[in-house]
Amino acid sequence: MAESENIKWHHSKVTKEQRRDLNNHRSAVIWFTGLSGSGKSTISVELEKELYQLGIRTYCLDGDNIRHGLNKDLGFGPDDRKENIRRIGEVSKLMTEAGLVILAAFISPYRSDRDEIRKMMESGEFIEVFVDASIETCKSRDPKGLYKKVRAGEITGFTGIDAPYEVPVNPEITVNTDTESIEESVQSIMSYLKTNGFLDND
Ligand SMILES: Nc1ncnc2c1ncn2[C@@H]1O[C@H](COP(=O)(O)OS(=O)(=O)O)[C@@H](OP(=O)(O)O)[C@H]1O
Ligand SMILES: Nc1ncnc2c1ncn2[C@@H]1O[C@H](COP(=O)(O)OP(=O)(O)O)[C@@H](O)[C@H]1O
Repeated sequence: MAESENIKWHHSKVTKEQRRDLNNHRSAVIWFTGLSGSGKSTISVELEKELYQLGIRTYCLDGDNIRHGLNKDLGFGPDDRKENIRRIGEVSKLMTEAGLVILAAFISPYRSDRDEIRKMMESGEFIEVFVDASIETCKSRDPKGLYKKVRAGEITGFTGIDAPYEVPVNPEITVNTDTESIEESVQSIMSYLKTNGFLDND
């Protein structure tokens, strides 16, 4: 018997649309993907500050934070990374139903895992942001000293070194942090959000 056979969906009397109306803005997940050190966390934190100042209700989900709690049972093998992203996708969907703009910053190295989340969401609700930076740039930034540990042989299976990263094929937005400043990347995402009616709460 399928596990879900004895489980019934309960419908709320308040809809996603009503929650959005109350907030006065659309909800969605802005999904940052890229190598470790590419700038996902830095850009998402700056973007959230800017959105907050415009009265947009937001929440940041970040790899390191989620792996301290919800996903602390998961490691970095392919299956665990897949499960990590699946759970975050479900959480992002719930929070989008709640009417929020989610900023999710995860390496999310597998294209199929990211595409699964896109499929779960309604059209326009999944905004994939490819945070593009060369592995050389990421190594030289090394904000957490992890690339140094990889060189010392203390970490294996590290994304971009001896574990894969699959570049997005058709992301809504690409920011190149080799060449752009943090502010330029934030403004390019803001510009997408403005053009697509996410900031229409005035
Ligand atoms: N082996 C290996 N490969 C990649 N990253 C590693 C690894 N081990 C630890 N870390 C640290 O974990 C952070 C990535 O977690 P994520 O949940 O975003 O990873 S994933 O999406 O499941 O691939 C990542 O954070 P960011 O640097 O912010 O990307 C690293 O700090
Ligand atoms: N143009 C840029 N965009 C984003 N981060 C930058 C940029 N230039 C330098 N950095 C620095 O690179 C590091 C990126 O680290 P982080 O945001 O933690 O990356 P990730 O979350 O992708 O692992 C930070 O120390 C940040 O200050």
